[in-house]
Amino acid sequence: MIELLTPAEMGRADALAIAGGVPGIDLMRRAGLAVADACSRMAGHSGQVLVLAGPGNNGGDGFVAAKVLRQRGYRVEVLLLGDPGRLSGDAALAFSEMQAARLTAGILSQDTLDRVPGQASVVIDALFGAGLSRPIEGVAGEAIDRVNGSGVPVLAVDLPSGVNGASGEAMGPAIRASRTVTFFRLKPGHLLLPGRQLAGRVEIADIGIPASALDEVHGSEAGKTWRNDPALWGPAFRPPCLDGHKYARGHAVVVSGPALSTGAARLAAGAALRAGAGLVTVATPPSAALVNASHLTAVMVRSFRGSGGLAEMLADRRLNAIALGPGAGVGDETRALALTCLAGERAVLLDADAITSFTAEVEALAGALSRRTGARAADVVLTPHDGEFARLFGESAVGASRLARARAGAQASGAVVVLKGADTVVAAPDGRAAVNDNAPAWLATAGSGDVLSGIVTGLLAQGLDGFDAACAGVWLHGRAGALAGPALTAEDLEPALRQALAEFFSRAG
Ligand SMILES: NC(=O)C1=CN([C@@H]2O[C@H](COP(=O)(O)OP(=O)(O)OC[C@H]3O[C@@H](n4cnc5c(N)ncnc54)[C@H](OP(=O)(O)O)[C@@H]3O)[C@@H](O)[C@H]2O)[C@@H](O)CC1
Ligand SMILES: Nc1ncnc2c1ncn2[C@@H]1O[C@H](COP(=O)(O)OP(=O)(O)O)[C@@H](O)[C@H]1O
Ligand SMILES: [K+]
Repeated sequence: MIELLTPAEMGRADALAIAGGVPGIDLMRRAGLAVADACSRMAGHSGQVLVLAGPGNNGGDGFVAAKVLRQRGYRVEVLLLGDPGRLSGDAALAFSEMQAARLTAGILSQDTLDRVPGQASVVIDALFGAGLSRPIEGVAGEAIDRVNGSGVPVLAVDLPSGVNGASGEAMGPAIRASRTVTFFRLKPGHLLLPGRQLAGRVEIADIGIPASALDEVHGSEAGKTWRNDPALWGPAFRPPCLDGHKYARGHAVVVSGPALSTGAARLAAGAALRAGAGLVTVATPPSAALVNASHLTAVMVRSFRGSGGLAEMLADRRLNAIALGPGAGVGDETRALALTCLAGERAVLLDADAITSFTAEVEALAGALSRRTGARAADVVLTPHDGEFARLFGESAVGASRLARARAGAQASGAVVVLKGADTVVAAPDGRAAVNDNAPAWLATAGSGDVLSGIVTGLLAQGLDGFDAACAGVWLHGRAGALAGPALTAEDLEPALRQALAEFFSRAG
């Protein structure tokens, strides 16, 4: 269940299920039952539950849950935002079923605000879900603030009210839930920040929408969004063959910066080797050759002079993946090196200074990409953090959600874009995208991005395409971070990668 559906796509899946013969009220009853079950687990055998219900179907799920909880013996209070007479469709039906179970609703207003959260031991947030269309204001916003300030555990229905399901952004005040029950599939907003934090622990309930609805909603691969998970890229990443030799696993190159900034390239090179590249060479300017050579063992060192020298080195076609950027220095020289890397037929990863060296000149980069030929023409990966992204693609892209920005960047450049952060997004030029959620905050440490560059380059060397290598690299980097644990430094990631890979291969069989 790694597919992510936007609220609009989820609406289409709902509609397809209904057209296929599942009545909408049945979907709502199952949704509400799943919410009631989750609430029972939170509240224990007894307790008081406050249901805040909105004017749409999210509120409808809340009415079903309220009725079920009442029947289970909980003390339940329902506060409805708006006029019950304006409820329609399935929500109106669920409301009358709740009333038939002798549970009435109060109206959420200034007069009833002091009952929020009142004596409740759990609040069910059924104000707004997929239908949130604008920032929350007025009494609903005040109720949200009161709930958030109370410390009472909150169970959100579908999404924490106020969170945009497509982008994860908070539109005005937003519920801070301890748990969220959503239906059928996650939405991007459950994984993107701040939505991920506001949703708490998320549970996906099966409400009877057939999996076939997914194919109809998405049609082709392009434009799909996934949670970044081994199920997405695992099939493309095989362990070495029994009769394989090191050249079958590729030869990665990492370009080093000058004598005083070589550590980044070595971190990347070590990670590339650990990620499984058969051979790794640090290509170093002569001034830094000695410092690199004195620190490297399994990784080889070769010296080059300028972009002409790098081009000569790269005439060896066995060098099938190259990374440039970590510690490279910003300017014309790095830019020329990047164009040299891109001129060949190998896979290329550009990070850090290589990206910044194209500040506001994404056209120059896109032009170089469009001139690439050969089987690996599409295997170019850019790994900017937010700052580098803004430098390359311009401030105009800054307002959009991270998912939209990564997609726009991939489309503008023609490369796979890894927009790094706590909620890293990987996007391909054809619109495919994956959102990562396994990275611990401990990864926010100097050099951690260099290790990521190395992992991805090592995977590119083994023949994974740009999107798979980027997704797999980001996931393995996150997993290595979790295994290295608190107080990790970038140096700890390479050894931790060993266990991350061991776990992955043992699960992949
Ligand atoms: N479809 C199905 O079969 C199933 C759907 N399910 C459930 O339905 C939910 C989606 O339902 P939904 O589409 O009715 O949207 P919902 O989130 O209730 O909000 C819409 C209402 O809120 C209003 N409104 C919006 N923003 C507002 C604001 N800022 N401030 C004030 N008002 C605002 C908006 O009014 P309008 O924008 O039209 O003015 C409209 O009245 C989904 O999350 C899931 O829980 C499940 O039961 C499974 C089956
Ligand atoms: N709060 C966070 N939680 C999880 N991962 C993070 C967080 N902040 C940063 N990261 C990850 O750490 C890495 C930092 O990379 P980068 O910004 O290039 O740093 P550096 O240049 O120091 O290596 C990226 O992979 C990013 O996704
Ligand atoms: K909600």
